[in-house]
Amino acid sequence: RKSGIENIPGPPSPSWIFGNTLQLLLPANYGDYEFTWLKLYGPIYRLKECFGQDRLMVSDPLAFQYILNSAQFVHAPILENFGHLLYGMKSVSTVRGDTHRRLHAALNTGFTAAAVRNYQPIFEKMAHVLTEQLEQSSASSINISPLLSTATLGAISEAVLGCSTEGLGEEFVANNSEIVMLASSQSAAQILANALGALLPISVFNAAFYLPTRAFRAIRKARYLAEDLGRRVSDSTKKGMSEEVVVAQTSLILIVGQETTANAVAFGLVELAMHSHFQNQLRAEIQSNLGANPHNVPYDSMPLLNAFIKETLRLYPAVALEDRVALADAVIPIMEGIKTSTEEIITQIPVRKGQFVTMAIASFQRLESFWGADSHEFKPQRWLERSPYKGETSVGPYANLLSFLGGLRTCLGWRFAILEMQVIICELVGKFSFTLPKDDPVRVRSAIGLLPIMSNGEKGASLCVV
Ligand code: HEM
Repeated sequence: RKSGIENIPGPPSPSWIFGNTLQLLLPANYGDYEFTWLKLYGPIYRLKECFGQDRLMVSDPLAFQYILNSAQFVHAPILENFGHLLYGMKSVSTVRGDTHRRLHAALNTGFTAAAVRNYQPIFEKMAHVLTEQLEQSSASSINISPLLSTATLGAISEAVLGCSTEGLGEEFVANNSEIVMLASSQSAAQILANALGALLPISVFNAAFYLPTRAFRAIRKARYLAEDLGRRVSDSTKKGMSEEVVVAQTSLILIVGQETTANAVAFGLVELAMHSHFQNQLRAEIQSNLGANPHNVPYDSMPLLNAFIKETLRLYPAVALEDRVALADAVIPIMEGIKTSTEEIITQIPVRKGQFVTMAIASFQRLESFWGADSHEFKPQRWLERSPYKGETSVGPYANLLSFLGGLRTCLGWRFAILEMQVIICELVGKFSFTLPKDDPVRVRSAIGLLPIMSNGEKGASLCVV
């Protein structure tokens, strides 16, 4: 039967095998095509997946609200299959329905505002280590990303597992770097493999866990080592959860809490390097607050710092494209009517069971109608007077951004990540100034998340630090 969305306008597909996926996922710079389609077709359009399948691209806030709060839309198969391999079948990210709701609520007790405030000394310690590393480096430019990844891994390890990075063990740290590196690549072959993987039944996909390839070897090792770490979590950290449940969350939290925050800080520092006037203003705000309250920095009351963090998360959401699939026929509400290719105006989108829907988070956060005509520019000042978001539908847990998603699967660590970013930025921008090296511009790639990419094609952000 037809997909139900075949009359929704969208760009032509250049190939049956790849559809529009290479344009979406493998452009020179992330968004080259996607943001042009957004301008041409608006917040709802249709793309072709690999092998001629239709994909509904959505960046409409009403549609987001509906999808994010409906149990009928679940992680797309490839996301779910990788989730099973990486985190096991019992992690909060892989379970569904009531089991998910209960587990999400239980874990949330470790991530309330009060709980997260207790982690502040851990973040400050990690930030001091970063300063020492930068002070020791005499190179003219330095790739900041590996240092940030080590710092954010250390923060989660201490805060959530109660052990230092050394306590994780050399083998874990080395394997973790390997996974980060493997997850940062993107190619036509991988896009095709993912499309084929999505067609496989879960049992066949799970069998891939035992394949003797470099990637699956690293995944196996990560699971095995994380299980060992999870068994060592103290009773006070377990908060009444069984060892089995704690073990299942360990690999998830170590993976999702590390690179997301490290990449956000790296993108932010690159923007500061390109906006020296704002960087100087931010430094002045940080230094005056640190000078007045060195032991009790009022992170939440620093306007430029928080405007900077919001603007960075707006332009660089870790998960730029979140794929979902409909478990049953559904009707998705939208803000404004769209004209179909048969000249009909529709004000809601009927989708069939099995329909792929992509929540285009980066696109939503650049919609001119909500964020202004300058929505593609880095302008932290837009947050200073009042919220720049002009929508009537609120979304997301923070600043009407969807960077931490929203609804049933809202990121559990969002307060953790914000405080961690506040502490790291205050420490680094208070002590150093950042510029871009002339020959190493940073590009943006969409792989497992949005990543900064150096001119040699590797993940990272080169900065001159003085
Ligand atoms: C800037 C940093 C971060 C960003 C942008 C971010 C973003 C996200 C997003 C988009 C999701 C939804 C993923 C999905 O369902 O497909 C998510 C889920 C999650 N995040 Fe974060 N995250 C960040 C940091 C953290 C940290 C530091 C932690 C933990 C210490 C964390 C823990 C989690 C967990 C446990 C989930 C699964 C929630 C569920 O499925 O119920 N995140 N995050």
